[in-house]
Amino acid sequence: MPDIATLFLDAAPYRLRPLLPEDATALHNLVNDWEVVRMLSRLPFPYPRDLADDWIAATLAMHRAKQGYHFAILDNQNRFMGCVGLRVETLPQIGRVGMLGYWVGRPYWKQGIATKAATRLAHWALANLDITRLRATVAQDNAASATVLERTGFKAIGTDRQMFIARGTDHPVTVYEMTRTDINMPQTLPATRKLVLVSAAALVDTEGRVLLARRPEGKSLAGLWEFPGGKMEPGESAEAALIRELHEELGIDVSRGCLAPFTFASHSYTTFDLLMPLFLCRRWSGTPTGREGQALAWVHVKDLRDYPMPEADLPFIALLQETL
Ligand SMILES: Nc1nc2c([nH]c(=O)n2[C@H]2C[C@H](O)[C@@H](COP(=O)(O)OP(=O)(O)OP(=O)(O)O)O2)c(=O)[nH]1
Ligand SMILES: [Mg+2]
Repeated sequence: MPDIATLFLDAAPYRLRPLLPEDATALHNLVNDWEVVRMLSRLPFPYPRDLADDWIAATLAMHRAKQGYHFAILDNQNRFMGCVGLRVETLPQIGRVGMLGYWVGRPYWKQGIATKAATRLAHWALANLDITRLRATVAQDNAASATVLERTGFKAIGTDRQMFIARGTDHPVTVYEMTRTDINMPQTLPATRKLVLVSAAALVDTEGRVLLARRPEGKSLAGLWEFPGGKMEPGESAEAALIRELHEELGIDVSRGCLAPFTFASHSYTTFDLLMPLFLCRRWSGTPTGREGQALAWVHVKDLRDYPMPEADLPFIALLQETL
């Protein structure tokens, strides 16, 4: 996890950077506005100046403890426009959830700023944090914010009531969720449904552990753990594609004779059908390294369920546990 001082997220044409003590005045000027505060459940109105300092200090402490990630939304002249952030909470049955929140100052409304900032933070968080999903709640009289969440990829899952401190009363809210399968990369959405052929390997080391790679931010299903491999090019065999992908993604060399066909996945995702042979491979040369910035993990088969995987891979788990 990058250090807080270096954690900048690009949300072109905007930028997200961790809140700093010197943001307090600008933050206070924008947030101490009834139209902003009445939509934020935990903020008082009027919003005292000291609270801005206290809040910024609290966000730095949360970040250090890996309990929260709160950013200033800046324009290309480093003007402070609002905040976007998340707190990590552990919910019964569901596990660790990132609770997303944001606000934009009134001069900056209706420009799509919250959507860009929330989308970037959501994609970053699902790709990099140990969370099962994101959640957000929206007051039911806040149509603009519901639109932001829907454009970001959140889906409404129910309703609740929440205390809104500035309004002095509780108020109905819609609860939204976003999971790793809700990340749609626009450039990978085909115009018509198609069959995608992917070749993948379970690399097995001398201790019987299997190599998993975490799909990096920017790819579909980012944050999920997969078997290294990739799409077959037209005319390419499954073995040739896999040898090429293992070299590109991990920097290792594998020969055809070391790829043993093991099983295959056939799965319908919402936008495409996946057909993916899985090979077992126990011999390669070189040390696997994440050459595309992806995290790697050598995992005992008994622990495979601790790593969230794409739906297509779930049937592999029991088969590998029986075999290895
Ligand atoms: N490599 C791999 N892909 C998987 C697994 N499970 C699964 O659903 N997939 C899906 C995710 C993607 O839609 C597709 C693989 O595409 P990819 O994006 O990794 O393809 P690639 O390595 O060729 O990368 P790119 O150049 O297209 O970005 O298969 C898996 O275990 N390994
Ligand atoms: Mg790949």
